[in-house]
Amino acid sequence: MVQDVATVARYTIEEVAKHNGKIEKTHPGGRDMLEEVAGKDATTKFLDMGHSSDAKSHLKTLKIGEIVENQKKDKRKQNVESNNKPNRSFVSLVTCGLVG
Ligand code: HEM
Repeated sequence: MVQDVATVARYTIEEVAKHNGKIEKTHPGGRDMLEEVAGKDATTKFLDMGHSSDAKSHLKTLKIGEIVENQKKDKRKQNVESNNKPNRSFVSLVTCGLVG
């Protein structure tokens, strides 16, 4: 894990890839959906699915960090922080793999 100046925990894709185990948690969209992306950057899939604000709030509680900037593939900036901080890329999907 790499700490940057903003003290946000940053994970490389290689670190995320170590957490590709089976998910023990429940998910309204099905466990398979999460297992498919465990150990990967799931940002695009999460965003494309059009999750509700409830889902985004829940995600906020699971977030442990972000993927290092130059390894982010999805350039969309999706704010899931309640305080509307600008420029916080939505990469929290690594949490799905890391908590599993
Ligand atoms: C930690 C990350 C995730 C959280 C917290 C989460 C949470 C949720 C929640 C709360 C719902 C219920 C519907 C809603 O409120 O939007 C849902 C539905 C769903 N999610 Fe996720 N989700 C996550 C990741 C993903 C990913 C990565 C995928 C796709 C690969 C996915 C696919 C789906 C699908 C297909 C549904 C069902 C939609 C429907 O039946 O209308 N989710 N998710």
